[in-house]
Amino acid sequence: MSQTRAGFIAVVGRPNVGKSTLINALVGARVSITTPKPQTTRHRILGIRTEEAVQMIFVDTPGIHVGGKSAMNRMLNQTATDSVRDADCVLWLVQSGRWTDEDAEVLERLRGLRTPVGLIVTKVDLVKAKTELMPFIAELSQRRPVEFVVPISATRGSNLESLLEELRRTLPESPFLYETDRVTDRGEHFRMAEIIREKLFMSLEQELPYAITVEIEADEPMDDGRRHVSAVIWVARDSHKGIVIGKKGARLKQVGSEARRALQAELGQGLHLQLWCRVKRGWADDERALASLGYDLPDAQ
Ligand SMILES: Nc1nc2c(ncn2[C@@H]2O[C@H](COP(=O)(O)OP(=O)(O)OP(=O)(O)O)[C@@H](O)[C@H]2O)c(=O)[nH]1
Repeated sequence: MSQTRAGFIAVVGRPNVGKSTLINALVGARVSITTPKPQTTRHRILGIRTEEAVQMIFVDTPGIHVGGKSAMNRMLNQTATDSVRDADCVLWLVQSGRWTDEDAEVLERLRGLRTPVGLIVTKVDLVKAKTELMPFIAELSQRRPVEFVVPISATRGSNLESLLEELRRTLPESPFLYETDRVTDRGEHFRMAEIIREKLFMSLEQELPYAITVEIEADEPMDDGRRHVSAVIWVARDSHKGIVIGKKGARLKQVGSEARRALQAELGQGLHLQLWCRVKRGWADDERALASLGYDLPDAQ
């Protein structure tokens, strides 16, 4: 019998570099929300891709945030560091032609790591002169030795097969670690809450995005075959509540109808969605409040 391979692949990179988009493209399902705003990924999410002989388990890490002092930022950084340490392979994402202080901070976290690291140069579709890519890649490879380099565009699907080929070679021989039909380890309510959060983030302009979280409070079958879902949007301040609700409730209404459509498409079922906005004061600074909302907390403080 031929041997199977399986393992954990940590996807690291600064906020907005394209981690969630890449995982969703490789897994072929929306396991992680993507928005143009940084810091949308808060949880350690597994996206699972099972092929005939290889199971790839992607760990979508929160972007590593420089200089963050709140409990929220410490938690995000610790989660990212743990994911890297426990992985069989690390994908280090850097956006084409763009090296920032945050990328330097991510690189710092990879220093001394024995796990094989592959450099993934993202968003190559944004680079007009492709000749500029080679010197950029050469410069990055000098900053850290890597096992392989793959330039990709996750939105266009370019070069993803080359990346998969590298992963098939890199992962260790192992039995599969999850059932073959699983695409994520997260439950349905988590994914539903993420879709609502995504619609809300898209609707808010520059305002407050990351002091918000969404919790599914009720989910019941209705007589007409639809599902009744009630979700709470938690904010940290009274003033934030006004922003989320909008003038005469306009924003909440718009977010509600967009989220309902997206959820119906995802679940393949009719839905009656009710959204509430409530205040939990200072929750981004309060570790107990974070834990009560289901966030992973660092092992040691
Ligand atoms: N043009 C282009 N845009 C991309 C590509 N990949 C991702 N993006 C866009 O970049 C933005 C950020 O992508 P995400 O996948 O959410 O980034 P992330 O690294 O997971 O971000 P955090 O959750 O903040 O850590 C989104 O608007 C994506 O559509 C790509 O290959 N090409």
